[in-house]
Amino acid sequence: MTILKPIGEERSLLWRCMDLKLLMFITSTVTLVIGLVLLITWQRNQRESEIALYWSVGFCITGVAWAMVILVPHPYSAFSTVLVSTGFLAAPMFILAGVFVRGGTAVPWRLMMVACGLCIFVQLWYTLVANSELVRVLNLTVFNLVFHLIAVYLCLRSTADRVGNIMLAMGSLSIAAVLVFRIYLIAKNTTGGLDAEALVRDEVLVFLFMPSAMVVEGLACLGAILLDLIGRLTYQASTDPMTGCLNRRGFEDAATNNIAIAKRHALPISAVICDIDYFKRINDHHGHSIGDDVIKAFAGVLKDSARDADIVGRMGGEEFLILLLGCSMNDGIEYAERIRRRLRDIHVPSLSRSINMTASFGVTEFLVDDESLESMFRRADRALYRAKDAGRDRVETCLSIRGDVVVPVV
Ligand SMILES: Nc1nc2c(ncn2[C@@H]2O[C@H](COP(=O)(O)OP(=O)(O)OP(=O)(O)O)[C@@H](O)[C@H]2O)c(=O)[nH]1
Repeated sequence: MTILKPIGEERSLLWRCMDLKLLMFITSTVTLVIGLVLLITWQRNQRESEIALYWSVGFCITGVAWAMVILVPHPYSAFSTVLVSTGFLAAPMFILAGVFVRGGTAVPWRLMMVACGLCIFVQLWYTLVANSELVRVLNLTVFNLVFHLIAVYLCLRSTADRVGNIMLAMGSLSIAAVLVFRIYLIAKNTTGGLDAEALVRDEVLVFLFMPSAMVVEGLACLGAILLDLIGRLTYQASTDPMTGCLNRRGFEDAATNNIAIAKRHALPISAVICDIDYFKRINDHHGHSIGDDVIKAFAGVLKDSARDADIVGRMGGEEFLILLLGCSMNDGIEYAERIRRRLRDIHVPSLSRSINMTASFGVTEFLVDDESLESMFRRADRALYRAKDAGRDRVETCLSIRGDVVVPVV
């Protein structure tokens, strides 16, 4: 195989090429800047974004590796081969790790380390024993390519956060394209005898594309982190941290959307408001922390009993509101009764004894006369007061506050 032949004299020609060093310097600087920007993103984000740290480490180490290629004397010693190779394997490995973490999968570190170890072994072999610079470069390029292609595959396979994943896939793909181009050039210039002049000329091409590919990949990483951040902030702004239910604001937004859908498709929609009975006593007897556990257990029952299309919101304290899409008032009553019965089986542990709870429910349905959510929620509230007045642990309904004849939407 011609590709296994050592380059010998031509190797020094490659390293005397100033253009190549200048391009490597640009790549090194671009990569380091991206790494530092990612590091700042991680720091600013109260160190929450583990992914930003992975990518930052990846880019910073690659930047240093490019700098080492310029600074380390050639031909490489065993030590510099390990240093440079580790540097060039770190970026794809950390980028891949970030993609794994982002997709919610554990990083197969052991497997990745074994792959890197294998690559470095081949690197050493071809540097010191076989004396083939070309195969060394080819080996590193192929390993890099494999890591990037796995990253592309993982991003495209993931169904969550399509935009962020497509951006990441494009980033990894741009580097993969440069690496494939490099393999093609090496193959072209070595089959049928080594053409060292052409090899040097073509390497310049590779290093011309590399900084742009690094920028695309860096921007993709930053974009994905930004999307994650926006997603997390939106989630925090609309979610009650204690129960994981929607908070008042999140509930109102979701409810407005659901009402619009129900109106468009002429679907019935019912609202259930519920409140734990004598909750103040639980707080007074067992303390606020146990009170919190009771609220969490109550919210758990509400969420488990709802379908995906339903929305469950905590309106404050121990009061919750549930909007049931496609459900008439009878369905709403059934849902409330189901929860009321399930609460009997819930026991919240406390220091003295386990706590049981009951709750009261008010149910209503969205009516043709309802101009806004407000009027429906007022009726549900009225029904809840009736349930409380009638002795609690019961479900009451209200279709009209004034006792008029009312027409449900469907
Ligand atoms: N532990 C805990 N208590 C809360 C929280 N939010 C509000 N509370 C308390 O919940 C209690 C609500 O009491 P009330 O509104 O009088 O209701 P209640 O005792 O359940 O009486 P009824 O609803 O009439 O059966 C108050 O003591 C609030 O301080 C919370 O997040 N955690």
